Amino acid sequence: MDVPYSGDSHKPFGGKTVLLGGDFRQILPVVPNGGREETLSASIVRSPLWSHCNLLCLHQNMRINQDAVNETAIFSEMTFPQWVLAVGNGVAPTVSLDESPERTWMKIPQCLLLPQEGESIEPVVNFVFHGLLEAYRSVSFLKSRAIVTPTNETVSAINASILSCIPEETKNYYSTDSLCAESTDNSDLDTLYPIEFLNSLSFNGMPEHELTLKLYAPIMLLRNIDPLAGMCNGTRLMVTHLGENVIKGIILTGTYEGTVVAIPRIALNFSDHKWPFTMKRRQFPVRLCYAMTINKSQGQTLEKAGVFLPKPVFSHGQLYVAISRVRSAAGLRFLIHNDGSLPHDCTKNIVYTELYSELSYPGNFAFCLTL
Ligand SMILES: Nc1ncnc2c1ncn2[C@@H]1O[C@H](COP(=O)(O)OP(=O)(O)OP(=O)(O)O)[C@@H](O)[C@H]1O
Repeated sequence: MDVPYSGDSHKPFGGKTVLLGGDFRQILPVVPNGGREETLSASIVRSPLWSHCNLLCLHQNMRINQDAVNETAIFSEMTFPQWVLAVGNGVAPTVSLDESPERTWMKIPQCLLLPQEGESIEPVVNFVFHGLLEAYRSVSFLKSRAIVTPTNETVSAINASILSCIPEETKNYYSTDSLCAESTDNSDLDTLYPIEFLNSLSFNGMPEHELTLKLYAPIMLLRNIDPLAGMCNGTRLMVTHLGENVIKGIILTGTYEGTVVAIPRIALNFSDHKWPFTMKRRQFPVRLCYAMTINKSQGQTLEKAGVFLPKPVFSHGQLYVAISRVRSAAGLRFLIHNDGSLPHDCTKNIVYTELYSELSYPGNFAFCLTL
């Protein structure tokens, strides 16, 4: 579009109309180590492009089962779809539980709660994966369910626990880790950070050093490997072959559902402000996904979702994303393990409502950049 004197070259996107889509109730762009202000500043609402946008509001929730719209109220006179929206808009009734002036705690409807059994994760595993031992090889069983939880640490523990119940042979894949040549001007780094130390590191979005898999386990891709073949970051597959140099899996959802694809080991670079180096890890870019983080569940549609909250959510939109993965209240249950004397039917809902005050409508949009 950069044609001199066309009159449009100075405009954003060269004057082309661009259609974008999003939902401000969901998780905002993740700013590493960023607080509320930094996260809000990274939103498109604060971009200079925003003043060029025309908003086209989307009003109908297509995921929700239309029967659920007419179901009886589950809580405070609200039906399930109304409650999901109230949580997303930050207007669901709150309760005061701690010293904080912000009223972020809310009660979860009784009918969505699983009974708490000490520190055990069994109630949520039994709800989501009921009948696992008979159905663990079934694509339709695996594609329609998952446990969602705020942190990667909890995800790993749940995945390891469920995998240990699967009656198939275990296969371990170990990554090859090294320091990137460009980041090792200082020759002491090799001595300071030996391979064993690199092996122990885990960064967001990085496959684990020790990847333990079994046949028929559900896995999620952590990188865009071949988007044209449906192999994108977040694609879920069921393992069908565990070779020495290649893993094969059948794609569980989307346009390429049912296609068998091969996943190679790839070298990925990682850096963090905590460490004075960039690290290279060669590993299969996958992780188990019986459980996934709430952030990773964004975009997934599930028939059954178990929301496990050993600690409350910590960022805008996480609770809304967790509860809006399902088609009806029957597919959603919570297991809450709060600290100390806090009740197990309450959790935090974090919504940066100031973002909504910059919009005329808080919900789903298509942003039409008309110039
Ligand atoms: N036009 C449609 N007709 C019928 N069902 C639809 C339609 N569009 C979407 N759906 C249903 O809604 C589900 C969610 O759709 P989709 O994943 O495209 O939404 P989304 O906006 O990306 O959701 P989210 O951002 O919450 O993940 C789909 O799995 C599908 O079942």
